[in-house]
Amino acid sequence: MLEIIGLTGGYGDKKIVENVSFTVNKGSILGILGPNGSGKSTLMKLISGVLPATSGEIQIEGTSIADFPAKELAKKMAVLPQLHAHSFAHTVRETVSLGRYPHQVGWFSSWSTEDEHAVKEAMRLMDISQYEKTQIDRMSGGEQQRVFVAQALAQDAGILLLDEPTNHLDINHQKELLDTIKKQAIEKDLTIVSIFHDINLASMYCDQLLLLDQGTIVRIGEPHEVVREQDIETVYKTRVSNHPHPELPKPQITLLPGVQSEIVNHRICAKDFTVSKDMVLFQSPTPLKTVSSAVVNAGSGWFRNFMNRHVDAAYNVDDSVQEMTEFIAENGLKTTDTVGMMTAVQTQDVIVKEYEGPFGSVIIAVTAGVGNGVDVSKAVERSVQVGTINTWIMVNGVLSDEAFIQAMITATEAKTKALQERQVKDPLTGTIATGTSTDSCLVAATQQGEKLPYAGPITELGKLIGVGVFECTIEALKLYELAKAENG
Ligand SMILES: Nc1ncnc2c1ncn2[C@@H]1O[C@H](COP(=O)(O)OP(=O)(O)OP(=O)(O)O)[C@@H](O)[C@H]1O
Repeated sequence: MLEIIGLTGGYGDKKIVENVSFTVNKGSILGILGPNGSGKSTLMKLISGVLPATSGEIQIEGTSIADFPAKELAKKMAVLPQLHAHSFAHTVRETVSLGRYPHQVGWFSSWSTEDEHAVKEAMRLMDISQYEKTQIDRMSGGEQQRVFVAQALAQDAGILLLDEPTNHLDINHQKELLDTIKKQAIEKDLTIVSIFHDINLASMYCDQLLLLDQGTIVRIGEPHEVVREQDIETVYKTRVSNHPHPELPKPQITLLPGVQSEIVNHRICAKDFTVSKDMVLFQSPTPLKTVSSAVVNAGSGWFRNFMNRHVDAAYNVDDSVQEMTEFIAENGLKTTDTVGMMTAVQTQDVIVKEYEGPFGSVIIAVTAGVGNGVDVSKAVERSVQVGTINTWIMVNGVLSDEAFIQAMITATEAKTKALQERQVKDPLTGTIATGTSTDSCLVAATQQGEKLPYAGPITELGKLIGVGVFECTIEALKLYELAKAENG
């Protein structure tokens, strides 16, 4: 365990780090974040003892580092400095071997099998064994960085102090290096303190983060307690947006640029929809922020093209995502820029309507086929068949994340109400259907114009969605009933 108690220090009379205290347990990583010049490297120098502290104390397992002779301290604490003062005429092996100096005994020390093993293992972990005999001045910045990390690992110390270990590394080597360090921390019970410039990497790999500004701690805690929009914006003096990592409970941030390429203001309109027997297609001149349960490009993203494709009622392919992706490409659209849905309903029976509100307008597009109506409140064994209600809500306005979700809820409630109104039944239960087994919903917004933080049923936006989806679904159901009556 490493304990820093009220550490203060700097250069000459210049106080850089002031009253910093924290504890790092064995097997865990503490990441130090902060803008340029905030005192991160100075704090590291104070912890390693390279720079004497004005006041405060550094303890390893309860013993002050001042009580350890230099060589004993080097066995306990290895340092990866930001600038490497090593002789660049050394080979990789020689450089990594320098990490073993605290373990050498006597003047004519001999190289032990333990030393040999530690050097070989460190080179293996950093994936540099193949460069063993290469002189490091002939290596790239990233390869050199891995050599210096290997040197710190070869030291076999319980505490590792790393100053920007991912400096110069490409994304794969950043991941490899941090995976290795994390694994070492867990398997060898290491205590690791590391400076990071990349807030997202720090959030992913560190157990604790410390945000430093002008030499003092702004915040310390688990990543979710430190990677917060407000604090990051204040300390780094830049606009950021916080979002969840797709796989881990570790918050991530995205920079919001101060300068953007000029965005042409564009209002989307119902008349810009093209409808044929093959599809309903809407192509927006600017990308729309979209949330959907489509077949292709479901989830959230920014897209320009929106396709609701007609498929035969007997459509049945193993990989519908792949097949639909190919269909989009065959129709000359970029698959990375297109959201694609399917329906067995005649696409010419789509209802597209525009609704004006005080903030802007909403375009609703609905295709409805309810041969497989489902009463969601009844659990019945059933097979999946085509027969779908596809609902699109396209908004001229700026929707918040909440508004996207609320728009989906409001639209679903309005759709269910329309099914009730038309007395659409679940053929298996005989009760009123609430939807079909394959319904899709899409909410897209220009993100231009008025800010719309909410889309619940009593908001201006929610009212239009509620009335619009209800009306369009009713009309689409009438057309479906008519087509069914005509075709038998
Ligand atoms: N050797 C030195 N002598 C005097 N002042 C120094 C010295 N090294 C750093 N400083 C000053 O201390 C302050 C903090 O520097 P430090 O290197 O600790 O910041 P940092 O947070 O690591 O910055 P960066 O992100 O740019 O690496 C800076 O204002 C810097 O000018």
